[in-house]
Amino acid sequence: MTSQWSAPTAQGPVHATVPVPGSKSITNRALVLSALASGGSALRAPLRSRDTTLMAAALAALGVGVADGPDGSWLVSPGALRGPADVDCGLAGTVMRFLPPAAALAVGDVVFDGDEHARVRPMGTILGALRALGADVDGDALPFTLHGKGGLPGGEVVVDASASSQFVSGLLLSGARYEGGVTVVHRGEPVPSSPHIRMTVSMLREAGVVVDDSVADRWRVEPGPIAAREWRVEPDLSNATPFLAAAAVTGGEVTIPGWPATTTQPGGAVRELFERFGCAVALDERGLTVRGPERLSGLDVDLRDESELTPTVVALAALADGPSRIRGVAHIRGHETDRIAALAAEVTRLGGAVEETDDGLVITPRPLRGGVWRAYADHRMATAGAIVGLVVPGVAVDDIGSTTKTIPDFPGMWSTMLGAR
Ligand SMILES: O=C(O)C1=C[C@@H](OP(=O)(O)O)[C@@H](O)[C@H](O)C1
Ligand SMILES: C=C(OP(=O)(O)O)C(=O)O
Repeated sequence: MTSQWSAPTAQGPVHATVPVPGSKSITNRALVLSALASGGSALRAPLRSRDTTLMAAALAALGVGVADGPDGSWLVSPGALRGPADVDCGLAGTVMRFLPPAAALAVGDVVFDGDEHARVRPMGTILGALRALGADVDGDALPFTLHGKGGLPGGEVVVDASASSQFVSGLLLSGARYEGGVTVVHRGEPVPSSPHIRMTVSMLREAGVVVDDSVADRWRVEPGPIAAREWRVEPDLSNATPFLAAAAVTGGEVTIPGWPATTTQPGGAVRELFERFGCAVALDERGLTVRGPERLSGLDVDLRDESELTPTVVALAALADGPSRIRGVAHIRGHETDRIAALAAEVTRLGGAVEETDDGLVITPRPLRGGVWRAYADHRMATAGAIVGLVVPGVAVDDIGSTTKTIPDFPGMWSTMLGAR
């Protein structure tokens, strides 16, 4: 169901403190690692949104116990994985790429499907890799069926992960449970979103798994147990960026409490990005605070490592004083939608000038007018429309419900932020 939403226009500089829910990427990794662990685990402050509840439901369908604990935590009790099971991936890259390598450990058939937009997201690399490692899987895209044999020989596999880092992360997350572990070698154009692979490696090590990532584009996971543990989930720093952008575009000040001093999330690059737009950024005991300038500067930036931030960056660039260029994100044509085409189309429809390039976008700011901003079922397209709507009267986002993919109540958080003084 889609839901059109009139984006509120800010009545002045936005001043607010905005707590943001847990990280999608950390929550879904912690769920998979807990499901494959040797005992019961707890996730504290997990994200509970569409992507993570789909992951929890998929694990439950495979025989894992996922129960509600105190204060919104999740308690995970591993069980022998078994089919037959149906897995709904929704539009979640982390479900469609992290779960098949785990489902290969199940006995029985596991059928994967997802939203219409999910059926065109790249999957061939990871399904081909699983076949090379000994799995029996039909198809190269959603929907597909994995005929689980209760385990996998594992070993070395060569992949081209230039379309998504999630191909590598997915194989590594389950690899310790394969008889021979797993060695993933990447050959091709550079792997995008590499902080997310470092997040995978770091969480595997926290769970006692031996990982060698000392050679570029090669990851070795030794076979062995995955330790049960308590996972504390950081706030989602990428989902913090629309709120920080509200300060940037209105000359206001927004603080995100609980911002980690160090992090493997690519949102860690947020500080530098906002500074380059001309904002003042401070990290102190209150959290991360962004103060907006009188006018935003344009920038020339390679977002390969932080590609999921592109929609926020394009919204800011469209409202800046000078032109911007975004490079290094060719693969985001395979995200929730073709984000390069979608961003160019929506900014252009409101009167902006945007050119698509092979690996990104060139944005020349022009005065924008109101109109419908299409989300293409993509949560970050929707939040980009909300940012533009803060300073351009009459913007309506056609499907604000798409934000539930990673934020349970984005419209509520947005109006609370605007109501704060
Ligand atoms: O592993 C993860 O949690 C993610 C990896 C990235 O995917 P790509 O490598 O496909 O960009 C990122 O964009 C996505 O939002 C989350
Ligand atoms: C690319 C994204 O999501 P997914 O995990 O579905 O790939 C994203 O959240 O920007």
